[in-house]
Amino acid sequence: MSETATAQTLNFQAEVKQLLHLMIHSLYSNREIFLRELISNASDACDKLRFEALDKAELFEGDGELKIRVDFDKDARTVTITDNGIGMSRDEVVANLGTIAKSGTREFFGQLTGDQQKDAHLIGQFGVGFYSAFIVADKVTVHTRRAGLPAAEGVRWECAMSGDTAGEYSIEPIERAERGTRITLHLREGQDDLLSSWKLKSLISKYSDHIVQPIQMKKEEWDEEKKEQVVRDEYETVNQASALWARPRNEIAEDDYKAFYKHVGHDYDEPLAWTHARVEGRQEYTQLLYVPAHAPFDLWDRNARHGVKLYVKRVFIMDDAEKLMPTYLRFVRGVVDSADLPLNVSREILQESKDIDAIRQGCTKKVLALLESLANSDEAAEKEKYATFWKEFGKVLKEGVGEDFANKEKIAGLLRFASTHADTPDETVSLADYIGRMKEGQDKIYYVTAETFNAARNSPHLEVFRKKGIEVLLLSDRVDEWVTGNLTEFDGKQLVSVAKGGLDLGALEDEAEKKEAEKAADEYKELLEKMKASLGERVKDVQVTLRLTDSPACLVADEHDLGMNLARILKAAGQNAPASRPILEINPSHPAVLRLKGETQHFDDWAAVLFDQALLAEGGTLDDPASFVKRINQLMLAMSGN
Ligand SMILES: Nc1ncnc2c1ncn2[C@@H]1O[C@H](COP(=O)(O)OP(=O)(O)OP(=O)(O)O)[C@@H](O)[C@H]1O
Repeated sequence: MSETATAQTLNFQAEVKQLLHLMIHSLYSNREIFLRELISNASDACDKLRFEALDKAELFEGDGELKIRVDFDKDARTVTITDNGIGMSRDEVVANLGTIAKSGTREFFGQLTGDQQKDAHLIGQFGVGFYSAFIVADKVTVHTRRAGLPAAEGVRWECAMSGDTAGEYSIEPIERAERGTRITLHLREGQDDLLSSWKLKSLISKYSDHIVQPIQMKKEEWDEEKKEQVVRDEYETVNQASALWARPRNEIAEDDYKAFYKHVGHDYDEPLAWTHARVEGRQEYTQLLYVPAHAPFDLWDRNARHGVKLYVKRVFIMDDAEKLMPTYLRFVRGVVDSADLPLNVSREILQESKDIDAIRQGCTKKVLALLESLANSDEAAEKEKYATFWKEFGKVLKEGVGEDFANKEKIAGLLRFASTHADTPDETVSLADYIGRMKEGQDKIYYVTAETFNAARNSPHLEVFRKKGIEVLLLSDRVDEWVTGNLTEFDGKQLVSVAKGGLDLGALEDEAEKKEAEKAADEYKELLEKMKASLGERVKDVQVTLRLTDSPACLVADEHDLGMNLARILKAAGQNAPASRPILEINPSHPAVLRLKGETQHFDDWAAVLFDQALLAEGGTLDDPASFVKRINQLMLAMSGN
């Protein structure tokens, strides 16, 4: 007999056990969500069937009326959710109900703290799903058959908890005439309030009203003779059962939008904001797009699923339609429903489709406009939302500066930075704020990039800017190098790194300073040449600078060379960055530099130490730290006269 023809007991993947345990404990206070999650899965299963049946009508097996039913049995103490959707084969049952295939699973478990409230929030982010059944049930039985397979290929899956733990589940073949899935929850002690039409109906209208398929329950009527409510054999639809996005906006309550988001976004929390519009013209489509309130676990996984579902005339076509949103807006969730695309549109067609390009552009504009409206709002609550958005998704949005040429200026307007104005790591300064605070005579936007916020804030390159009270943006995300590489101008003002050679403060420098610089360059000519010879290959040049006030020296990149921070990032990423040597700039009024003028015996050591400390100060690492330490020690001893 084949392995699949008999009953088997299988072990859960370790993560499933952990998740089950956690879910029961952390989400108990919100136990009602189990129904929303199971109905949501049933609805997805119906959508999948409708789509697969587009070119394989026989999958309907003569029953094209997709629906979800919720029943309860007071005597058996069970609640049952049944759908006639796509169903699952044996292998699918094992893969879907015995493991967690999601990306980011390991990170998720690593972040758990044991604090129930925090963990509940995390589970919400991770996705609650099928396993939430165990919040209210101590035994769950699933009967399912995949559409198109013979009745003999039905599957029965069952898992019972002993105490709070479940280690294994059983799976066996069954004869099942109906396609689709039935999930039976054997309720835990104390959950009997769920065995009521009224209770279940109220949960459905609270959480699942927007589900497209009809959700049906048996009718309950007043029996005059018995003087009580009795359940009839006839079913009635208890939800609105219409596509929410297709309804006029003024007929949709805020709570409907939120409930729909939880379904479409697979999120446990509420969305941050949304935009809903019907677009007419060359392309006709409806979009309902949401910005989540927190980043999903797989935000940094570029292959992660994308959140926008594509429908054509209310028929679900596909999840994760990555072509509908640019990568830098991959956090957006929602629905696009096209009136023009053919129903048999495939991923391949989508790749090429001009219509899809137009829809993507339209959706991108809408999302950017939504973000702009939050960012520019006068209302504190909206502004707060934008701050939350930026904290969660700012790094992703930054990718757009280089990715979306057409919307570059718009995206740039949405960026927020830390700066020397507040000198804190909070990213709150927009480029427009910066420009509004520019000094008289200032025509450039200055920034510094470094590996960490502190390295940026304490960078010696900032000294002259601090002295003159000129604001500098402090950039310490890796993606900032990408931003500044692609954004050279905003609102007609050039963006300039303060760590590049040939710093020209233009009108911000006064005549006296310019003269002083020329004089110093003359005076130090000999020293500069001597240092250059001593440092050899390590530097491109040695120059006098007036940008330093406290530090003796700093390193800068030549105007057209790669910035030092970017060079380090590329090196760390294993990329072959073009080798460019830095320029060592020295502060002519610093005592260490003045001392060097008269130095003969230890000149090479002094020069090397100046170079190395300049490298350290801007976040670089030394090639040969041991020699640096040795030199410092020697110089200290020499100074103390030993
Ligand atoms: N009623 C159902 N009919 C068919 N397949 C189902 C059904 N319920 C669950 N599944 C399958 O089991 C998988 C796992 O479900 P689960 O609810 O745990 O996660 P999910 O829906 O993929 O994501 P999320 O955790 O965000 O809800 C689903 O992706 C689906 O393939």
